[in-house]
Amino acid sequence: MNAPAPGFTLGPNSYGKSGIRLVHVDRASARHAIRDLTVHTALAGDLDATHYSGDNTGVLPTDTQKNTVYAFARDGVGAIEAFAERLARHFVETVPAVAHARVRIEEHPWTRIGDHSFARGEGGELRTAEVRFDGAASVTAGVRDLLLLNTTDSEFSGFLVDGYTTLPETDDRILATAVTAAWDYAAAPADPDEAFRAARAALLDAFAGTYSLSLQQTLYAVGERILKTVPEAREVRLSLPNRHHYLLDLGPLGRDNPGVVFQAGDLPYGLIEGTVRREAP
Ligand SMILES: O=c1[nH]c(=O)c2[nH]c(=O)[nH]c2[nH]1
Repeated sequence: MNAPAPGFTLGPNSYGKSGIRLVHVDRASARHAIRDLTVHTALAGDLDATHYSGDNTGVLPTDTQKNTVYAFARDGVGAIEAFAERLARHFVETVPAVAHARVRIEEHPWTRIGDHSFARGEGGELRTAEVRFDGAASVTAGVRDLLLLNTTDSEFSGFLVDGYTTLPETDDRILATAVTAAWDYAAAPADPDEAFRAARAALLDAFAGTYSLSLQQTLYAVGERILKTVPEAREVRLSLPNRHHYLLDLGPLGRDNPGVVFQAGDLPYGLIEGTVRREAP
């Protein structure tokens, strides 16, 4: 292996296959089931040789990583958290140079419309999982782009006003967002599908049921509700874009507008992000 030139060294690195599209059909009965996943692998470890001198002895090709995903799927997928863990464990336990593997999966939902027919949901919501394995597994579950909207029970007032402030206070607005949430498990739940369902239901319930004085307050309420509902979850990270809806002045058109006609905004948008943690007892 070539040595790096004096004064330079390789920093953190990983390599893997991104965007592995996998569709699995369960034909165990005439009522087929479908799973539609995008899988991303990333391996790290003692990979100095390939970086310094192109010695690929220890490199498991990303093409092989992709093949491994498809081969493992032949035996069934199961909960995406468990599938990701099987893969991550396999790479660390069978590839000598690899000490750490990260496998991320996004699941694209299909709704059943017949025994072998499905319709893709519209909102673009994805279920997500990420497993990092280095001898022990850390498991994160979540959702991305879950579109939520409340038509009332949302205010925003009392904020800091300076010479640049033009935003009027409001005591009734639309609150809309596209939720990205990820929660880390301190201990793997016995049934990851059930834990996911419970967390998602808690998220929806907290969003719908919170009288919101700010999206920040809603963020905290959602995170806390997930932690209260799913005992194995220890930390929830939330990213909530504020999908502004502007109440239009219809006065020039000779009409009133008591919270009926809105313009859905695009860019720019507020981005409210935060973490809610369970405190050590
Ligand atoms: O819920 C909100 N939080 C903010 O910080 C903010 N800022 C803003 O312009 N509108 C809103 N709404």
